[in-house]
Amino acid sequence: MKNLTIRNLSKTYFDPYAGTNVTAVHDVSLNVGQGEFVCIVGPSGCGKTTILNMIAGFIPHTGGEILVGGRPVKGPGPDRGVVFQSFALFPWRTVLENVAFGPKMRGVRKAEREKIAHEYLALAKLTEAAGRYPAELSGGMQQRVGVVRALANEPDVLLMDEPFASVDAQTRMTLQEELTRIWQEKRPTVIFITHDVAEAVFLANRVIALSKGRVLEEIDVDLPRPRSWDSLNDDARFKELSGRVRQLVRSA
Ligand SMILES: Nc1ncnc2c1ncn2[C@@H]1O[C@H](COP(=O)(O)OP(=O)(O)OP(=O)(O)O)[C@@H](O)[C@H]1O
Repeated sequence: MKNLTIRNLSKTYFDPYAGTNVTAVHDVSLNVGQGEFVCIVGPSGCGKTTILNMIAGFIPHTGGEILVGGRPVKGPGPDRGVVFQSFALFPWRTVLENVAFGPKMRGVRKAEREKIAHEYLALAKLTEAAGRYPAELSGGMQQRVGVVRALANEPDVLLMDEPFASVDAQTRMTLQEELTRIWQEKRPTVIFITHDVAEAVFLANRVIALSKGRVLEEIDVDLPRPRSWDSLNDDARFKELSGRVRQLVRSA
């Protein structure tokens, strides 16, 4: 796992309908240390997905630089794993094969990659589902597979774009608790995008509040871990931090 450095990042799109340029990201700088969990939060259209897609190397940036472990990002690569809102699993592969896919692409031999996949599936309490196909799983389970599939590839940075947005509220809370537990165990470097303030504060070590493509403020989240909704729901510090972030986002 390596650190991520973003310096003066910007992105301008050409809007063919208006015939003008739209600056979606302005001069964003960010340092994410190895093993940190950073959430980027902000209202719809503030540039969250654009930032994530540039870090992933899916779209080029128009200004500034992105470095992973000191190396500039020039396109997608296995050093960055991505988890999307839509689960994007391979429907024709079993859960085990989905999770073993990354190691397979890295040339890891079958017995070894299946061992890795079983370890990650156990971490996400998915051992029983190893032989099933994605269509045979609930949405929450599919998203759990998506998360461990990305982790099994052991990326330097794990990029998550509203991964829990399409599951019901109860499942979402369970997934959030599980993600914090898995993160504590494996300590990947995570950039997690969301517009849900409580989710951001619950998960992160640091929350970046974004508005109109600019960083408004960075808020350190000093809540103890492990985190659970039962203990944080009525926690004064959780409420205080969420209130602060909510205020920033609303003023955005
Ligand atoms: N391919 C594109 N072409 C032109 N403009 C775009 C393109 N993609 C995004 N934009 C514009 O860039 C801005 C930021 O969009 P982006 O999707 O990054 O925001 P977001 O914060 O992720 O929003 P949401 O939470 O709704 O997904 C918006 O004004 C959007 O309309």
